[in-house]
Amino acid sequence: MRTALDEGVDMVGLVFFPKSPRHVSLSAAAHLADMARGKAEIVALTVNMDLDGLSRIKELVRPDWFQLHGSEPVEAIAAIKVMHQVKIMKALAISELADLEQAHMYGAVADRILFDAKPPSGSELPGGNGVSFDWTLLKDLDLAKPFMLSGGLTTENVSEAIEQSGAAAIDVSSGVEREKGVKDSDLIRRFVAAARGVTVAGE
Ligand SMILES: O=C(O)c1ccccc1NCC(=O)[C@H](O)[C@H](O)COP(=O)(O)O
Repeated sequence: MRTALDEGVDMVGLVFFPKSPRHVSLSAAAHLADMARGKAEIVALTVNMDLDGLSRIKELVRPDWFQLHGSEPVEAIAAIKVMHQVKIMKALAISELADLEQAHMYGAVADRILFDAKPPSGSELPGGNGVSFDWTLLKDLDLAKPFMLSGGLTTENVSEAIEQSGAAAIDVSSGVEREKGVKDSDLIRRFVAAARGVTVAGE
């Protein structure tokens, strides 16, 4: 996290999903959030978490955003917003054009939509799988709000992904890891530079 903050990223994410190698306990998350507060927005990633669970995260971690990565219905998102007064990013899994239809419905209640790739069959993780989708599907999307792109982004493909999708912001996980769940400072620096269209010295 320190490297990402030093690189001036806009948001940092904390995963609350026990099956994930990136899962953090509430106490570790509270510590990391204290490191990030005031430097980047704090995003708490959850998957179909109940209101009590979200309340505990809200109280102890004080995130700026909940990133909802499950099958949370629109009505639940509206309730979470009212109850917790945090911004909501709704992740939607995309593999074909028809998957974009839900974006308008969710866009009416969420503050931001995150388009991610559909998990490969057999994966227990709804996100963080390091797989991408056809970014050109998003090119002509007419959403009222700017959207974010994730799924299999790397230093090598991020500029093409931004160009093809028209995304206003991007999210990465596997592409800056040296092994599943272990972030790598050098990969983070290179990825941030590539996303900004900057060449890192020595390349
Ligand atoms: O990263 C996880 O393990 C995870 C677990 C449960 C829900 C969401 C999760 N990650 C979601 C993300 O925001 C990832 O950054 C996004 O899916 C992109 O991941 P990647 O393809 O690995 O870059």
